Amino acid sequence: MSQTLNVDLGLRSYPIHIGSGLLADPESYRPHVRGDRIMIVTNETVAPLYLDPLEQALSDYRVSRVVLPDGEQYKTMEVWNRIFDALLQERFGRDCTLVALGGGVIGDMAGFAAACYQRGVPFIQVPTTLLAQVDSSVGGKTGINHPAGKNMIGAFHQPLAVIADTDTLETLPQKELSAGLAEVLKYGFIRDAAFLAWLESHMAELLSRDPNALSHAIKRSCEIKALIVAEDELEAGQRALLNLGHTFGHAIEAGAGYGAWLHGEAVAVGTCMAANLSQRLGWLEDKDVERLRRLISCAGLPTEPPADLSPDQMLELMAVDKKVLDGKMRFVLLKELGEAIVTDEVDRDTLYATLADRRSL
Ligand SMILES: NC(=O)c1ccc[n+]([C@@H]2O[C@H](COP(=O)([O-])OP(=O)(O)OC[C@H]3O[C@@H](n4cnc5c(N)ncnc54)[C@H](O)[C@@H]3O)[C@@H](O)[C@H]2O)c1
Ligand SMILES: O=C(O)C(=O)C[C@@H](O)[C@H](O)[C@H](O)COP(=O)(O)O
Ligand SMILES: [Zn+2]
Repeated sequence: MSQTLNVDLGLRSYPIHIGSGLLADPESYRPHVRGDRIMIVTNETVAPLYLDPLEQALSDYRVSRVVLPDGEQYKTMEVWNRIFDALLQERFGRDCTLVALGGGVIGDMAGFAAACYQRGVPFIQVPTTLLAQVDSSVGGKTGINHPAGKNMIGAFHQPLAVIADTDTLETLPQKELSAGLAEVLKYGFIRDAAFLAWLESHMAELLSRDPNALSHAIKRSCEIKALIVAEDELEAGQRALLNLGHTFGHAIEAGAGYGAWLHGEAVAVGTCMAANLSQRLGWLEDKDVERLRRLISCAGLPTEPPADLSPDQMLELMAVDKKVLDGKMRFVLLKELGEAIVTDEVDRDTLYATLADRRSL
């Protein structure tokens, strides 16, 4: 059983196919592939698991592959450049399709390579982590990290299609499943109190990978993301809500050294910090913050920032956030659980108090 959603972006609209058995099915790709050459971009962990069935499914085309090292610490200009080395070495022209096979790191790097190669070629996302299936494969944000900040170099480049095979989640380490749940919870916190309540009552099923529970969580997450992206593709306004927890989270990832924290873990802590700040501003009640923290913790995620990152270090790292406008930081905060806003009205003392509060409560 599979289901299809649509990301409505006029001529650049595309489907998100979600279901079991999609990765190895040639019909998943046939309507979307452009040209007769395909470059699969994947990594050393995912390749032994899923490269063979994908290549089988694409056997009508001339398929090449580039296998990158695995980890956030490799989401760099140097490693990204290897995609171009492979494309050029094999004389790829513009009549080709890139296929990103893996989690968000591969999706972001392959998508950004597709945005740049010969000024832009098409690509397909085949996300294999929960996080990538609910978030990174949808919406066209692509890019790489810089030592000074996360995703600092990138482009908006929408895929031709997203093929999310839920069977791939069976091989995902438990920590990575939890990391994906951080972004799933995000959708509830920013837009959908009913979904949040559903997540609260189905957390055990999600953690034990019940296929029905996972399918529902992926579908609802993609529906919310697709709506927000269709409203504001280039993040001129409402799309920034998808950044809940990310101003703090990205600072943690960069400050601790890329790869030390999973993106989803850093976002989980960042979300607790955003809730802490929302409470200090008088928006969230204590019980809301406690509920948010309990949900994050029940998903197997951390709630406290690293002890060795001082408030001043965090502030410095947060100053390069992409939401900074006219030199002012902007935050995604919670008015209530299920409703987020973007604001620049946060005074330094209140922010500092949140950064200094190690419990994030
Ligand atoms: N573009 C966006 O909108 C967006 C949204 C959210 C996150 N991101 C980015 O995505 C990245 C995080 O993505 P992620 O959490 O998928 O991390 P990841 O890509 O590092 O994948 C997590 C780990 O799981 C492994 N893996 C992948 N699929 C597997 C499978 N089916 N079975 C076993 N192992 C598997 C990977 O090799 C890796 O070790 C970050 O760089 C983040 O900035 C981007
Ligand atoms: O799609 C978006 O928009 C998001 O913000 C989704 C985030 O989960 C994701 O981590 C994104 O890469 C962060 O974007 P950035 O612009 O802050 O780098
Ligand atoms: Zn994210």
